[in-house]
Amino acid sequence: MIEVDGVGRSFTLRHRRGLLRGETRVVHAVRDLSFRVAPGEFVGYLGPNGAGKSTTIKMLTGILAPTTGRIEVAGLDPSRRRTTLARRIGVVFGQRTTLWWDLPLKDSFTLIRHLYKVDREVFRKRLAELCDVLDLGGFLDKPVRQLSLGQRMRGDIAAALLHDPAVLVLDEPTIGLDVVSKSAVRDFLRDLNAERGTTVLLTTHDLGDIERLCRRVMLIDHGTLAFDGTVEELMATVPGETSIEDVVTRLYTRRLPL
Ligand SMILES: Nc1ncnc2c1ncn2[C@@H]1O[C@H](COP(=O)(O)OP(=O)(O)OP(=O)(O)O)[C@@H](O)[C@H]1O
Repeated sequence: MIEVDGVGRSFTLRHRRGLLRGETRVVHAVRDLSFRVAPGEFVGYLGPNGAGKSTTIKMLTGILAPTTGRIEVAGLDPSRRRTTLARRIGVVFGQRTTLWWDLPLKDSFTLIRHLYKVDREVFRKRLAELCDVLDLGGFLDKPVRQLSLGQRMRGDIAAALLHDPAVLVLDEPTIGLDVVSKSAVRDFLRDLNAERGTTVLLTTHDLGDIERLCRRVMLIDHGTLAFDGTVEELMATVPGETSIEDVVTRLYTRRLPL
C-alpha cells in the first residue's frame, strides 16, 4: 500500500544576513529512506524532533516531492497524482485542522462530500456511522472554532474518513488530548484498522499511542530509518529496560542508528 524506495529530500537555504549573506546551505531532511507498508498494517513512525517525520508525511501525501528516489501510495506517485490520491487516502494533522473554522461541523462534512464527489446515500450512511462511533452528534451544529480540542480532533478524523480511504496517515492525532479523549480516539483507530482493514501510518510523540495501537514501529533519526520491527523487537534493543519510554529515550540519546 505504501512503497518508499531510496527517498531523499533536501532543502536549500540561503543566508539572508550576516557574514554568510548570499551563501547557501543544504539541509538533508530525509536521506535514502526505504520501507514498505502492506495493506491492513498499523505502523507507528517515531523519531526525535527534526528527525524527518513530517517531511516523510508531506512526501507520502504529495505536498512535497522527493528530491531523489521513488514513492508509491495506493498505486500512485503522490506528488504527480495528488488529486487522484486524495480520494484514496485520509490525512489528519493533529496540530492544524482541515475543517472550515467558521462553519458548523456538519457543513464542513457536506463540503468534503462535494470535494470528494461522494455519493449522497453513501455519504449519509458513512456520516451516520462516524457520528455514532466518534460521538459527534452533540456538536455537529457548532462552528468548528467553538469546539474543544477533543471534539475538533474527532471531527477532523471523521472528515478524513468520509470518503472511506484505503490508507490513513495521522500526524500526532492525540496531541493535547486528555486521557478520556485520547482513549476514545485510540479505540476508534484500532477498530477502524481491525474491522475495515484500513492501512494506518501514525506519527506520534506519545508512546502510549504506539503501545496501544502499533504492532510494527519504524524509527527515523537524522533523516534515515534507524529501526523497523515489532514493538517487542524494539524493546529488545535495550536489554533490561521494561518501559517503551525508557527504551526510546535511550535510543534517542545514544544517537542512532542502532
Ligand atoms: N521547508 C523547510 N525548509 C528548510 N528546512 C526544513 C523544511 N522543512 C523541514 N526542514 C528541516 O528538515 C529537518 C526535518 O524536519 P521535519 O519537520 O521533517 O522533522 P520532524 O521529525 O517532523 O520533527 P518534529 O517532531 O519536531 O515535528 C529539520 O532539520 C527541519 O529543520
